[in-house]
Amino acid sequence: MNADVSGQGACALPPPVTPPARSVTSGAVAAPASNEPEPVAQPVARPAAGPDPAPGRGRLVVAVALLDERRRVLAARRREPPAYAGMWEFPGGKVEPGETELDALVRECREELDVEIEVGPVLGEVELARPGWVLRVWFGRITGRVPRMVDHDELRWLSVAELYDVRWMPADGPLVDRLHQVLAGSDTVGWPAG
Ligand SMILES: Nc1nc2c([nH]c(=O)n2[C@H]2C[C@H](O)[C@@H](COP(=O)(O)OP(=O)(O)OP(=O)(O)O)O2)c(=O)[nH]1
Repeated sequence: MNADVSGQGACALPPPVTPPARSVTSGAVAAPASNEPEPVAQPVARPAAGPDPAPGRGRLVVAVALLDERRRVLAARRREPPAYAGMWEFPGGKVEPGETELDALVRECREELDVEIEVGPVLGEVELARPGWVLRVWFGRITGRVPRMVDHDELRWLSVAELYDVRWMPADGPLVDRLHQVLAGSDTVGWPAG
């Protein structure tokens, strides 16, 4: 793990929000200028995950762009399944039956990073390669403990200039683009401040 993953952020967050019904932002924003190859949404091998508990009805995956007081985002490198190993993601996971989205987000951060979080506005959502699966990502910040690697094999706090330095999960491209717009201050979203 990188030594610098404390992330005890001082970002002021608005109260937790209820996510919009369905606002797929995939591909809805312009890509920022970058010398790095842009992550492009493309078909990916289906991961060797467990069975979908609601076959044919899709699945919601929730994740969080955790920001620190320097407006860096915490990226986590997957170590499994093999098709995704080495790719970077926003911490999170599948919403379990009977669980609210935000409860799932808090649980996943405890399980994957051993941290407590505060959840802010929705960053956006994209459709995943698996039919009916959606990834919804919020802004958030760490309110308790220091991230440690439980599920991942590397954690990095990425500045806006470093956002494209890692190979994100293919579906995450539009979300990373939108995050870049927000952090670079060229987006109209009024959060995070500063
Ligand atoms: N957490 C997260 N998942 C992502 C991102 N991008 C992306 O395509 N995914 C996909 C990969 C997986 O198909 C799915 C999340 O599955 P997962 O295996 O991480 O979920 P989980 O933590 O509930 O895992 P498990 O308990 O079932 O093992 O969403 C991302 O940025 N963050």
